[in-house]
Amino acid sequence: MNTCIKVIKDAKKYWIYILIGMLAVSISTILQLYSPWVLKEFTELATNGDRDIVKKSFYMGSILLFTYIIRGICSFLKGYFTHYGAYHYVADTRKKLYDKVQNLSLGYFNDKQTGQIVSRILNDVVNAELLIAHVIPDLIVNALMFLGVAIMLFYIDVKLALASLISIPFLMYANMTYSKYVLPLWRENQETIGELSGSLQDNLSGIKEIQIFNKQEYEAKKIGNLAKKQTNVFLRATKSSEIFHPSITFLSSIGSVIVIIYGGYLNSIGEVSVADIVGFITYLNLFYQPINNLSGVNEQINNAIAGCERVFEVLEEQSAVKEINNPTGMENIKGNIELNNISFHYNEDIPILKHINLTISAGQSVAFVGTTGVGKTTISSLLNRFYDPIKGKIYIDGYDIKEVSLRSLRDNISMVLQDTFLFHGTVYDNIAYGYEHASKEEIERAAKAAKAHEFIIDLEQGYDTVIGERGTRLSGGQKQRISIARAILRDTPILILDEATSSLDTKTEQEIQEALEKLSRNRTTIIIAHRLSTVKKVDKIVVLDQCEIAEMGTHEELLNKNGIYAKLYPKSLDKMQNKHSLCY
Ligand SMILES: Nc1ncnc2c1ncn2[C@@H]1O[C@H](COP(=O)(O)OP(=O)(O)OP(=O)(O)O)[C@@H](O)[C@H]1O
Repeated sequence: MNTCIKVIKDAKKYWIYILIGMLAVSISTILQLYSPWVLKEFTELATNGDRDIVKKSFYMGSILLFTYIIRGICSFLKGYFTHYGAYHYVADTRKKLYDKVQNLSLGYFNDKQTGQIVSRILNDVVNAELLIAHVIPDLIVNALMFLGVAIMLFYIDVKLALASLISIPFLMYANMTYSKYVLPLWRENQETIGELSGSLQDNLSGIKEIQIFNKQEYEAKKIGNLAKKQTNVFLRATKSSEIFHPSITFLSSIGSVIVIIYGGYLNSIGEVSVADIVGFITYLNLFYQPINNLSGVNEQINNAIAGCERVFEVLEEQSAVKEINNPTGMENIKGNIELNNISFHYNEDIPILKHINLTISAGQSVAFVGTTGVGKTTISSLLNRFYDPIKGKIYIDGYDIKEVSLRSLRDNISMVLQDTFLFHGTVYDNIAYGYEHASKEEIERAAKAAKAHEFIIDLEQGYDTVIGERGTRLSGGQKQRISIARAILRDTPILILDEATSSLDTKTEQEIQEALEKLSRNRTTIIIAHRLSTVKKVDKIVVLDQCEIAEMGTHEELLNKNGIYAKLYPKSLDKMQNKHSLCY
């Protein structure tokens, strides 16, 4: 029930459309009560041999026609306006969900499949439409019908009306039992659909790996099992429904049987007329209809609630990285960075960084080096507040980064990552991503500085070439050069290069290296690199080991020290893969 109220409150903007729909459905339901009454009156005229039957039946028929016309109009109003409100609400909620998801900290995505999240935004949200455009109007129709018909039954004959109520408690009980038993089954059904969608999304993203490793058979079996699991859950839920519905029909027919037998008796002793019995039986069909429908509505409500709950679960998710109320903006940033006693872990029992203290002056270039998995990229993630440190504080130009808006923090930092993601769009669009107002000249200048211009003009339509989803039409090195051009264009005081030249051949790497050196001259640059030859010229090299800063200094100082760096350096020249380092 809470979920229904939440949806209704949330759809406030569309209440007017929903209300028009509800009003229409109410009028239509009340008018529906007129038809049995006409039948009863007509039977009375016929059985009494009324002389005015022609005039009176014309009058009743005209009113009946009028009610049918109004009911038709109401049906349109109900159908159109409830759907109008519901689908607009669905669109708004999809946007709200997407917006929520894209602002959650990266930690949220660690244990979620993309497909599961997509399924919530695409499928689960549709349940709000089910609730607004179907379940709520159905509830109103059924409640009004039940009440209206009950009044008419008691008006026609109290004894018959009481007799027809005998099966009501049994029907109610059956409905309650049903909803208690079936709700979890429908929830499970929604979950398995999400699971299936998640695996499909995963597999389609990794289709290349599936083919490389010849895992088609294995993956097809996995998807087949999930599909079967969903079918089984669905069938279990359906089986309960199919047992339930005939039982409900049986219980409601018992009421009709009682009325027929008892009505016949009352007629024989002159207590009710034939017209009353005809009217009564016609109304009686309408009377059990809402109770029978209740189970259908129940089923819909269960489905709708299960889906909407999954939507609110995401909407109410608390991001691990939160902005404070009224955060300040960072202005005129020079690029001084201070890591003050930083400790961090992803999982409590595996520490990644412990008590890191480091100061980087504006304009300095600093390289983080160390074995694979030692925590170099993690430091850059902390600077961007993709995660927050467990302990300690990070300052940029004296601003505690937890106290500034995420937008202004990220506006001051550019990143070139190991794994470059390009969006579906032109080369222009992709370079200007993050700096939409750039002119074509600025974009081309950035591309030239990133040594990307030459290959771009060789593309079919140069800068206007559409590069496909994930930039599949470009090589790894080309993608990385576009990513470097993006960073050059943004011109932020802080630049993070995380394995930025890893996909480039040695010659291009040398050329880009020069461009990057030029680029880093006026800004604080943090470089994360395995190939230590690329960090020889930086102002400071920070060697991470066992979760801590093990060594720090220039290339020469560290070589002379003959410590970890001195050991790593020749290995990196040989392009040897480093080993994983854990610290317990
Ligand atoms: N999102 C995450 N959830 C859990 N553990 C993670 C996550 N990201 C990284 N880790 C773990 O944290 C450790 C540090 O990872 P990080 O990416 O910072 O290392 P790195 O030094 O940059 O490695 P590489 O040189 O291979 O890029 C690794 O053991 C890694 O497995």
